[in-house]
Parts: sequence; C-alpha cells; structure tokens
Amino acid sequence: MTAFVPRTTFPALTSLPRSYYLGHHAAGLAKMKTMLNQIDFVIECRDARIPLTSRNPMFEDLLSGWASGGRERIVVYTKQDLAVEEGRTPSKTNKEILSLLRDRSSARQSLTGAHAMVVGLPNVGKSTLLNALRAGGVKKGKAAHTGAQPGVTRKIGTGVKIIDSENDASASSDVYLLDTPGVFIPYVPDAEAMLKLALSGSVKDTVIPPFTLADYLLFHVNHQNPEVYSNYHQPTNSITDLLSAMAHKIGRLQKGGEVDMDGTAMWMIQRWRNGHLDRFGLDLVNDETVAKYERGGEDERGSSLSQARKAGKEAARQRSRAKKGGAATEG
Ligand SMILES: Nc1nc2c(ncn2[C@@H]2O[C@H](COP(=O)(O)OP(=O)(O)OP(=O)(O)O)[C@@H](O)[C@H]2O)c(=O)[nH]1
Repeated sequence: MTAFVPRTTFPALTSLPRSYYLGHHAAGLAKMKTMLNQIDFVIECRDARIPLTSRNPMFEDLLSGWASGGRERIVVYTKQDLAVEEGRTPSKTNKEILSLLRDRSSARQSLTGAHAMVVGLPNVGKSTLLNALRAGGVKKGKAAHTGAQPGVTRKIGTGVKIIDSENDASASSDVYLLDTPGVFIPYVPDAEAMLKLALSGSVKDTVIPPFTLADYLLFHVNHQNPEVYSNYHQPTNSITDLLSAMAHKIGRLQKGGEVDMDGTAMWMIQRWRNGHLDRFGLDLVNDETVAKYERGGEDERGSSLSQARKAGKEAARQRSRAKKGGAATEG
C-alpha cells in the first residue's frame, strides 16, 4: 500500500466572500471610539487557534495612540483549550488578568474606579471572558449572554464590576468591565484567512458553504493526524468520500438514502469546534509568518478602512431609504 500524502496547498477560492461587516459591527466600533476617553484598559481578545488571523486591523486603528498616560491594552488569546499545546501562543490566565487590573487600577487611585472594555472578533469569547473574570474577581454568576453563533452581543452594555475594593483586601480600586459587540474585519484580502475565520466561528455559518469549510478542515486535519477520523474512513484527500462515510455512520441521510452533505459537513465542523476532532490551530506561527503578517498589516488596514467607509456610507443610504418608506436589510 502506498503511503498517504496530504495535499500541500488548498485550492485558491477566488469567488469566496471576503467580508462579513454588518451594521452593528460598524455602529459598535463607532460607539467604542466615542467611549475610549473614559476607558483605562482595553482587553483585546484574539483566538488562540488563529493568533495571527484573528487580529483585526480596525482595532489597530481604534487604539492607535490611545495607550498612553497609564492606559493599557492587554491582548488575550481565547480558546486555548482548543489549540494545540506545542506552538500555542502564550496568553495571560484569567487570574493574571485580574491581578494586573488590580495592581494597575490601585496605582491609579481613581475615585470612580477603573474602567475596562473587552473587544474582539465576533464569537471570539468576549462575553465568556467577562463572565469568568467576574466569577474570579467578585464570585458572582453570569452577567453576559454567550452563544455558539456570532452576534450574540449586539450593543455595548453597562459595565459590570469585576473587582470590588470593599471585599478584596489587595485592591484599593473597583474595576468595571464593559462588553462590546464583536467586530469583523471589513475586508479580508486573503481567501484562506476568510476560511480560517469562518471555521473558527467568527462568521455566520450561512456565509460560506459548509462543504467548502469541511474540505478546508480536512486539509488541516490531514496535516495533523488523519487517524482521528479512522472510525469513518482511511486517510483521504476527498471530502466527498469522507462526508459520505460519516453520513452513513451517523445516519445523516435524506429521503431516498441520499447523503446530506451540508448537514454532515456542519456536523464535522462542530466536532472540531468542540474539540472532538483533534485540537489544533490553523495559523502557522513562526518568526517568518509573524514578520510577514506584520509587513502585510498596513495594507490590510488600508483596504479594511476603505471598505469600512464604504460599508458606513451604504448603511447610511439604507437608513435614509428606510426612512423614506423602503425596508432596510442588513448583511
Ligand atoms: N472551548 C472553549 N469555548 C469557548 C471559550 N471561550 C468561549 N467559548 C465558546 O465560544 C462561543 C462564543 O463565546 P462568546 O463569549 O459568546 O463570544 P463573544 O465574543 O462574546 O461573541 P459575540 O457576541 O458574537 O461578540 C460560546 O459557545 C462559548 O461557550 C474557551 O476558552 N474555550
């Protein structure tokens, strides 16, 4: 038997959508901008499975020049448990975040307490982090809704207390944390980056065909360990063959016995998202890729900014059309 050889490249998908920038993303970002002067700490969440791709150039723009005079930007990599252990981007633990906030805010001595804001892509885990910091800091239950699809938090709420100086001997200032809606990258120049973002859950699952996403997942799984799907099929580069085998095994068949390809593809994707189909990241992180990413950052920021402006104008046009009697649609 010849040894299995995984595909070395994934086919270029020129017709793939490159954006998922919605009205509430633009509105959320605009509101964050107006609030920044009252904010002392920004906790920027990135996804540990895509530490490079989940960096949003819009936050670079939002925060440029902001972090001075004691203000601090803290980058946190979420979903660590779903990323492969070796090569994982180191991140602060919740305990370390709380301790940093406690120390820095106590040093500031503000009478009204310190104010932090959590930002990041849709579905990256902002509300989950807020709940965890609140549980760790003031031992209180959930304050923010979380969910498996992007867009659960649509508006900036009011701050929740995560450090209470009255009940915390090592804190001399209260700290409040503000949840914000996830903001997508207005324009993703690289089609493969769009696949990574969609696979990680930042894009609604209706935007990119699940079959394409499952194929991209298979491409990665085959580089990690094709044995993880040995219950269904021998190592293969054919997503059609693998999904057919899975569908027969789990009973995802339509009337007449035809395979429900999209349903099975979604099932496979969810298994990976829940950590049941191996745990690994999608970004190759080394000195070279980091340097390349930094070099590309400026271009990406430029195209995202112009795309965001276009989206802003279009949203304004839709609002004015709606006012004149037409119906506005989002998306
Ligand atoms: N395995 C794992 N799942 C997580 C982690 N953090 C968040 N999640 C899950 O990811 C999904 C999204 O989490 P949320 O906290 O709602 O994400 P969000 O960034 O607030 O999402 P938006 O409201 O879209 O902006 C939920 O299903 C969470 O349970 C984590 O560290 N590990």
